[in-house]
Amino acid sequence: MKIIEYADREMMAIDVANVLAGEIEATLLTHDTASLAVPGGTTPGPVFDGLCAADLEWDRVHVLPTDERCVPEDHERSNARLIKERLLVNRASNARFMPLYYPVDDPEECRPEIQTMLSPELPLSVLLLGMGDDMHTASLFAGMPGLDAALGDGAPILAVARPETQPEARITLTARILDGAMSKHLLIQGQSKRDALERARGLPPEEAPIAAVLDDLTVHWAE
Ligand SMILES: O=C(O)[C@H](O)[C@@H](O)[C@H](O)[C@H](O)COP(=O)(O)O
Repeated sequence: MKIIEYADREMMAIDVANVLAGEIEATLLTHDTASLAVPGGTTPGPVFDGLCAADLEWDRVHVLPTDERCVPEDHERSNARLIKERLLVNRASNARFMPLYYPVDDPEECRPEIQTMLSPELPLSVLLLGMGDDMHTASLFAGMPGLDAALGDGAPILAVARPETQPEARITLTARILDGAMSKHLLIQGQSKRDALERARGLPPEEAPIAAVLDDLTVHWAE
């Protein structure tokens, strides 16, 4: 794991957008398409604002969430909504979006179909993760039902998550998919998340899910 510290959050957003754009461009030199998985939440927006303007062959880029809240796409908590509003605009509007969730009663209903759609995108070309103060990443939360299966080497591509701390069910890429990405980045800001990351380095993934993806991870951090 490598940690890059930035003077401020604005500099971090600009630099991370450039790094991701460079890695996508490099992927497209040797592959027909590139897959980019990005988090939801409140941190990545400024990175999306920079990345969406990158001069790339976006029509060859497939963008997906690392996880999705099981809410309609027009809901304020939808990651698809965030990604479409902040990333898939400007030049990046030509990218293909790959949703993890369709509005069905039980997210398990759409999981097989979405896994089939995602399979050709693996391994992920470029992954950007977020992390909570509780050391969760994507929607892999310590203590959630089914976490062990979602952390396992034999895990499916997707898992339905029902974390007690969250207001809605989630669909998440599993640890093996996240960890298997060709390039892995974590975007965190604030001292509490920096402290949480240090704690996670000494804990098993069952207690700190971010620990499942620390190998070869580049951490981008600003106060
Ligand atoms: O759907 C989500 O919420 C994200 O994928 C999640 O894993 C997020 O990255 C962390 O919860 C950090 O969220 P903040 O950036 O809001 O702190």
